Amino acid sequence: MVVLANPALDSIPLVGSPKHGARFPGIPVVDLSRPGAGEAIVSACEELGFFKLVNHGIPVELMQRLEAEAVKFFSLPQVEKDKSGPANPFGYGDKRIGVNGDVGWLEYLLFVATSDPLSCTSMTACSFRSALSEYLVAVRKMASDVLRSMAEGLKIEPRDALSKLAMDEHSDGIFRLNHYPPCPPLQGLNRSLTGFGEHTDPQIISILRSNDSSGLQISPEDGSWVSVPPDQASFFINVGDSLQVLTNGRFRSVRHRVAANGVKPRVSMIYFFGPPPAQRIAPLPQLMGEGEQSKYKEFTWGEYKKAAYRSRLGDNRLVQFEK
Ligand SMILES: C=C1C[C@]23C[C@@]1(O)CC[C@H]2[C@@]12CC[C@H](O)[C@@](C)(C(=O)O1)[C@H]2[C@@H]3C(=O)O
Ligand SMILES: O=C(O)CCC(=O)C(=O)O
Ligand SMILES: [Fe+2]
Repeated sequence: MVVLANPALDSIPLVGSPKHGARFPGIPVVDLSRPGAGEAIVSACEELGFFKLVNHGIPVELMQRLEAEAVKFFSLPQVEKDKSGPANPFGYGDKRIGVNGDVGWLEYLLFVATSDPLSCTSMTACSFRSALSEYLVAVRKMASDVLRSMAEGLKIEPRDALSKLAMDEHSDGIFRLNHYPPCPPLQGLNRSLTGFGEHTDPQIISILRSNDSSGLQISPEDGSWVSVPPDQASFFINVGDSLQVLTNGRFRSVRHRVAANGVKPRVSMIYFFGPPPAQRIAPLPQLMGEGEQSKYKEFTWGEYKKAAYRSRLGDNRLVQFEK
């Protein structure tokens, strides 16, 4: 815990400037419209667990429309926003992340991505509803293309082996809108407030879009951090814990975090693609070499999620499921 001049910031940890070795070659960029996309996705997921997706077919206007609706919501008076909270886990949250004591310099809306996403909030605006539902439909279709392309790159059949886990009618999709206000200056400290503390995402993949404000950092290897230059027309995709297990550790579930920005507000929207609760999460047999053993104990997504929601944000959640 850090003691700062402003008591409101008292319990929010600080992050140092990212440092990484000279060897870091940059964030991989995958062009979804090109024939080699599958191989490029596979090598990015093996090396980093993270890549930027371009030529994805989703118009930037659709992203900007939802961003504008989110900004409208986050600009409401605090009493209005509080009517949609506290996040439990769904709804409006302010600085508290999850229920186990994590905090960050952000406010957010978290909801179920299927059925009626806004039912856990007090929001009635038609413009929000329609921007959100169009965005979710478009990202779902794109995620399905990415997962099919990934299966192609992995040379596994059937080609929907991965996409069907994320696209089933019972799949556990979550959507999150994060707003990081510009953070107050930290009196000569060469550090920033933590926007969202370091963690891995528990699901299969997460698809993130942000405005042109920096802050997202990923960890290419233990202890090193690199900044991800923002790009509001592209998506950033990360491998989650479940995909690491489905590939028996071949893909990396990437650790990432957000440092609060001192100048510009950051608005991000993330679709987390989880499988159905009863789905067994185990390495795909098509990916196992002869005599290869699973590195993980047997579990279902429901069991993993329950354990994840009892953990702190920065915990290594997979370690208790390793053999
Ligand atoms: C501290 C927590 C917040 C989180 C649930 C958890 O107990 C541990 C995992 C966290 C995380 C990280 C990725 C996503 O943002 C998220 C929605 C998820 O599925 O797992 C959050 C959870 C949350 O904010 O409720
Ligand atoms: O807001 C961001 O850019 C990333 C947030 C994140 O990693 C998360 O919500 O899980
Ligand atoms: Fe995350």
